[in-house]
Amino acid sequence: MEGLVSMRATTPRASSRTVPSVKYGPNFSIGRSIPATSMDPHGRYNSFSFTSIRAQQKPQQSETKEGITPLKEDETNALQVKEWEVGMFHNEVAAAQGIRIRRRPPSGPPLHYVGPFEFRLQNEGNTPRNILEEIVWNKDKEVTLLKERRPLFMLKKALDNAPPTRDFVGALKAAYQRTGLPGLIAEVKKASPSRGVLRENFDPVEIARAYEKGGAACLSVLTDKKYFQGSFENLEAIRSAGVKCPLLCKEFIIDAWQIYHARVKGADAVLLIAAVLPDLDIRYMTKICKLLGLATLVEVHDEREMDRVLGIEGIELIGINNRNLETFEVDTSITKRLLEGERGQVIHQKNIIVVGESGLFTPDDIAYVQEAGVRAVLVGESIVKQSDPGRGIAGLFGKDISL
Ligand SMILES: O=P(O)(O)OC[C@@H](O)[C@@H](O)c1c[nH]c2ccccc12
Repeated sequence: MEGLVSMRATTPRASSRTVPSVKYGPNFSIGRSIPATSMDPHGRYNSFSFTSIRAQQKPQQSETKEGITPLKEDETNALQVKEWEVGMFHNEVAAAQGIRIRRRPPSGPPLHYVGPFEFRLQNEGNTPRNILEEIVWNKDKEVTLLKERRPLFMLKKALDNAPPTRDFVGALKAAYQRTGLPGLIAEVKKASPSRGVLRENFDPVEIARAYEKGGAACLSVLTDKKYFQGSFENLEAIRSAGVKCPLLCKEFIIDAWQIYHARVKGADAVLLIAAVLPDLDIRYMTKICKLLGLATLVEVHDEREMDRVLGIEGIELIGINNRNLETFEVDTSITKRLLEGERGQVIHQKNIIVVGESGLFTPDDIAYVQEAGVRAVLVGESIVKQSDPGRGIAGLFGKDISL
């Protein structure tokens, strides 16, 4: 058993010197030949972070008015080699940045042998430690299957016919200017792991229309099925029902493929969660979003995550989630804490819009986070539970904000 375990542990390192024979295409795209993201079968970064490094090292060259200019093939290869020589493991990189959420062990729990029998042991390494980790591991499986069914090249083809995106950040700014209150991102949310089912009689399009009528600047649509009873069908239905508010695709993004998918399904913005994604991923994914015309809402929950995100160029929107996604604890004073002092100044200088997220129920809650410095809020439960969610918005703000 000893021998087996140590063999498993050393195999990936031994192969980390091997340069893959995979050819990457010359444009700024991902996952032509290997899956776009995060890990090879040994849990090591593959094309994903390689491309991140490429994006990071050549910003002056890669960004133009039109978008991202292709790198030459030989540069591509040189950087590819470099990354594979570094041979970092996702979980190691993440842990070095204080990220506690680990990625799913590559092929399910490791095998153990007892005599002639083979079985899988539940242990720290192969059991999710909290709900967020469980969601992420599940998402990993889900995305692997979806990608097989609809590989990136197909999504890219579908993009040729996609209508242009709507200006998510612009809509929030305009709402703030119009009302003097934080712009509202109203969430179309049927259920959550912490609160259970929020609304039995759930018609996503009807709710979206009511939100729009009630003065929401943007909408957030949960697309995770298993834990939030959401769906991409909901996103598509709202988009094609003529709702004008820009749409945030509320997903657990761990793979750049999901960003293309969200765009094809009608999203105008996506969520990136700093508790899940290392800096390189956030950098890289933000670039992809820019390329696709999507806004990025980068979500943080503590000082360390905020500082990491403030160190990344080009971030326009930061969400402060008052809910800890590992424990479900909600505390609105987190928004205040993270905006105090120097951090608040940096945010101001960079003209970043901060979104106060979760646990907001009353006009006092809105005033409290506005006072703390947010210019937008993301609200689900308190408004989706109302029989008329549009009227729920007036209740939340203490006045009609639709005029
Ligand atoms: O229903 P609430 O407490 O108003 O929260 C909305 C939104 O902030 C919450 O749904 C949320 C914030 N960040 C997330 C990340 C994943 C899933 C859900 C979320």
